[in-house]
Amino acid sequence: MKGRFNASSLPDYNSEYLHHHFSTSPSTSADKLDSRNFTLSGDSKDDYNEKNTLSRLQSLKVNFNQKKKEPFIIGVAGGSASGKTTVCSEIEQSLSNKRVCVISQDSFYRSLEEEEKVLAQNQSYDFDHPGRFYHAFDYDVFESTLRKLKEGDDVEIPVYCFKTHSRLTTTEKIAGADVIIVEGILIFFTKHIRDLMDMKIFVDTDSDVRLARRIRRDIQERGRDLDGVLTQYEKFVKNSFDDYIMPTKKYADMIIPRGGANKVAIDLLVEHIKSKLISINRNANY
Ligand SMILES: Nc1ncnc2c1ncn2[C@@H]1O[C@H](COP(=O)(O)OP(=O)(O)O)[C@@H](O)[C@H]1O
Ligand SMILES: Nc1ccn([C@@H]2O[C@H](COP(=O)(O)O)[C@@H](O)[C@H]2O)c(=O)n1
Repeated sequence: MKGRFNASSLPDYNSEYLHHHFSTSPSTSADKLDSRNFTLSGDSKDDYNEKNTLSRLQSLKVNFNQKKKEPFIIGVAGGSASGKTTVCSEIEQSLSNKRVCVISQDSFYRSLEEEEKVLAQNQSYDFDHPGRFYHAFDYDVFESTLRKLKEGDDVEIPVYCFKTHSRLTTTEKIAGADVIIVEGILIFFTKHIRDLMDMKIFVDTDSDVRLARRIRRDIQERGRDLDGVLTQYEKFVKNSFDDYIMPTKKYADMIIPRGGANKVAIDLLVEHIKSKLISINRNANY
């Protein structure tokens, strides 16, 4: 039987498997190839020589060794203005490694249509509901981006503007990270998104503190006024926290009370992440 023998036609064996099964005994190599109905491209079963086989297997082994490493994905959830972004940048700085990047679920808010923008300006658009009925978030792009990152692929992250409720035309490229930190209010809500994460953290900050921080931030940075922030909070933000965000706390592996101010919790968390990275052999620069 003739066929093409390449890495993609093999099951996902690692290089140790190839080394163990193919590099010690040429006769074993032939048996293994034969038993899985593989022959080398262009060679008949009778005339392929063992030397040639071994050298091809050797290069196959190199290809397997170069297979892209899956990054370690850490999810950071919590209410709006709980300190998720602050916690993420603390972790990022503590790992002091260029190959750590942070992405926010906020980047995956959809650009609103003109009539939806009018609703948003009147605090009548719900940005906090997880359901697809409101489809404030572009869940499909969010999920496919996480899946690509998980596979070690490069991605383009949208850049979102809270003042205009729309995406900018520019995107931000993320390439080759060892650790990806994903933060957002609803990142633990959907099981198949949650399951992409290797570690889940919930930032648990008192609701008064969150509201005070949100008022200050939204006025200073997101182009809002006091009355608008309070109305939106009362109509949507508080309900969503109680009904959809707080219930996802149970999925967290670790809870950080008070957010970025909690240096003890962040130090413990960073030590834990470092030991995890060492145990899964991503210790190169730690
Ligand atoms: N420990 C803190 N003390 C004072 N202000 C804080 C603290 N942590 C965060 N903030 C401020 O609160 C706002 C929300 O924090 P952020 O980390 O962006 O929260 P989130 O990402 O959960 O919305 C920001 O303006 C930030 O500067
Ligand atoms: N155009 C938008 C989009 C979102 N929001 C609010 O942002 C909050 C989530 O962001 P955090 O950084 O605070 O986690 C969410 O509660 C939305 O209400 C908005 O106001 N306008």
